[in-house]
Amino acid sequence: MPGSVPSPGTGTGLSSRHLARLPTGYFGAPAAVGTSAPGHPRSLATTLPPTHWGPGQQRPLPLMVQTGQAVPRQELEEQYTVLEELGSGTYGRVVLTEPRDGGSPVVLKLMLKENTEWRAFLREYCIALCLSGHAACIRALPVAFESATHFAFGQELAPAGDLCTLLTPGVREGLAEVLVKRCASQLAEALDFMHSRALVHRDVKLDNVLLFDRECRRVKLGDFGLTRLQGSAVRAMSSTLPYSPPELCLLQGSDTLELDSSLDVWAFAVLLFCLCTGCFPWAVAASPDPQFEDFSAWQSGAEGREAPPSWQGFAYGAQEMFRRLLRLDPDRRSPAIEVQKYLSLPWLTAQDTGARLDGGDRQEAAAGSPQVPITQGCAPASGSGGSVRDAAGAGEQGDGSCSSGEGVPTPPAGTLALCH
Ligand SMILES: Nc1ncnc2c1ncn2[C@@H]1O[C@H](COP(=O)(O)OP(=O)(O)OP(=O)(O)O)[C@@H](O)[C@H]1O
Repeated sequence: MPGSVPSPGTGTGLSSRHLARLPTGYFGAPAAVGTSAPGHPRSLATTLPPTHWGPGQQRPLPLMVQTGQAVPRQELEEQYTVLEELGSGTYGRVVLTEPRDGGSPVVLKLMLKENTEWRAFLREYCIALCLSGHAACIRALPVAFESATHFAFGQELAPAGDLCTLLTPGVREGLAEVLVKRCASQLAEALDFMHSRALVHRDVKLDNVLLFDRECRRVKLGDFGLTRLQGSAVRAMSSTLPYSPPELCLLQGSDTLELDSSLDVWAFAVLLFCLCTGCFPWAVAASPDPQFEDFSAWQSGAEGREAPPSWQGFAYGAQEMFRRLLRLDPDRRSPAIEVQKYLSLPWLTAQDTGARLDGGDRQEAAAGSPQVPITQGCAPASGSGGSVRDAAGAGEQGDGSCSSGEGVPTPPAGTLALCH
């Protein structure tokens, strides 16, 4: 296959032997890697000086060095026909392609070199390869290359798009409970897998959950571009604002936070709320956002206190689940996998479920709801909810795997930059 990372025996290849050298408990079980055409492609080791890693950068992990040496230089159009653009994001595009020399279609994540450092590309690719062993993590393929303008790596195709495509922008209506629970169960497993290997995804959101069918029987977590080791120092990012926990929203300027899996748990709960209601629970988890202030008062208040309006459509068990996942104190937040305990309980009240079936009434009832509707591109409607502060600063530092300010563009100040 064109651009395949070469297999063992070529002297330059990424192999399961290389992957197996990773300490277990770091990235987890080695991913299975396929074979490729003999003699192809040429090794970057012969073309890249050691300075390719950039001045002052920390020593890369052995897996990244070995993988980097096996990434060939080639042009997209020479090897692939682009069939369709599947999505685009901060760093580039995701396209469905067909290898010109035959073979099955391949999804390529193309990352613009002007926005992406070599090291950031390799880190995302290596993490994706290592997580590929889990059924609920999108599978990376042993296909990667560098062109004049892009870095690229291959992924399996998620034929039904992402979770955003199941929600209608501006319509305050969520998915049927059974679909939400299917997503919840599979995503909880994916997060549990990552967290047990000390990895924090950091970008859990509707756009990053990929679908293999529109009934959500098979969904997978994707986009490991922001994934870092637990304990890394990270700054707030405005691009993840609606999903960011209060401890991250509170950071000022160049303040950093020690990365913990509880950050993903908060984002996961926000995502589940979105799926259930078609709305974000708040625009930002900080004062003076009124929905967040109501929620905080409920969280901090006595047991049995009435839920704020946005939370009243949930049955008691689901309210309890959300309160445990959305503890204001990150140390008291439940692990993601705890969601599984609530799957057998009803999540939505009978009234809410009924409205979901007959559609229109719920729209009217919800019109006066204080929730923050989702707009095109799965962002919260700007201007809804409380004032939105730009949690500027997208770098990270001291995490043992990256250096500050590395290849992470900052969205424009003051925006909720979730739209693609
Ligand atoms: N394997 C895939 N199969 C089908 N569609 C995909 C696949 N991977 C990504 N996409 C689509 O492309 C979009 C962007 O992908 P991805 O999140 O990996 O890019 P990104 O540049 O990192 O985005 P972001 O800026 O949101 O972090 C996804 O939201 C999804 O719609």
